[in-house]
Amino acid sequence: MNGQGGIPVIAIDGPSASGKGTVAARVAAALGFHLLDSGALYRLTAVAAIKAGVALDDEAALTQIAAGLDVRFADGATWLAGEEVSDAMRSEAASVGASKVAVFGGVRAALLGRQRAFRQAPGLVGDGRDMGSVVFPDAALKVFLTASVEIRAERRYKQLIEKGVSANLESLSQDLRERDERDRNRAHAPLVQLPDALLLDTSSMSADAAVRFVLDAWRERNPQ
Ligand SMILES: Nc1ncnc2c1ncn2[C@@H]1O[C@H](COP(=O)(O)OP(=O)(O)O)[C@@H](O)[C@H]1O
Ligand SMILES: Nc1ccn([C@H]2C[C@H](O)[C@@H](COP(=O)(O)OP(=O)(O)O)O2)c(=O)n1
Repeated sequence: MNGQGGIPVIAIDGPSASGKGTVAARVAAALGFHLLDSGALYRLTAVAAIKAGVALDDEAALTQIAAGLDVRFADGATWLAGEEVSDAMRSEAASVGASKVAVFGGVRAALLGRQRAFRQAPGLVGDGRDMGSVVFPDAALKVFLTASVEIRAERRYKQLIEKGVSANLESLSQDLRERDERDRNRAHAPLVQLPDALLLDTSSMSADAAVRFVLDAWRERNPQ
């Protein structure tokens, strides 16, 4: 039922700034599961391409970059070919770039094995756009996490300001809409609300309540 050696996966998919990363990290910590931030791999592909001067519409070159990513995640920091990119990969340029490189089937295929390798005992929580549809279609629990576009833009704005990064609500909101549009309408692994996913709209729900919702759904399916 849980596939691959019976190692369970909780798949959390949804649009940008809906709270996927926050909820996934807290659910993983509560259950002692591993965590896969799949968006990080698309962000790193974009950052590596920009550094190498590769155009973000050159599928063949981007696929090569994705296949050869030299990444190290350690102590909450991320290193790309020996250089720390923790801040660079969270920039607005990397967010938009990630969404652009993610449209290509070659790039997605190159990152597939790396994502599936995160599936290790006792379990995995993965967040992204295609966790439940493509990467872990046999996930034991699938959640579609969302919130209104206005609320999501405000959350991202607050998050950036708190980090000391200057931001403009109008342009953030515009970027977010364009990214959603691209992520939902691409040919390969678009963001969709799967029929077997639980809908979790956090527009007027705290992060604590969202975490409780996912943990309750998990425990209902896996009574100890
Ligand atoms: N339910 C919620 N209510 C209020 N703020 C939230 C909620 N979920 C997440 N946040 C905040 O919104 C911001 C974006 O969340 P994040 O987890 O980075 O989203 P995503 O991974 O979907 O882009 C963070 O600052 C986070 O603390
Ligand atoms: N599983 C995934 C994860 C991310 N992506 C792409 C599409 C997204 O716009 C970018 C960035 O994703 P990420 O989850 O890091 O972005 P947000 O935190 O939701 O703003 O990568 C994808 O295509 N498939």
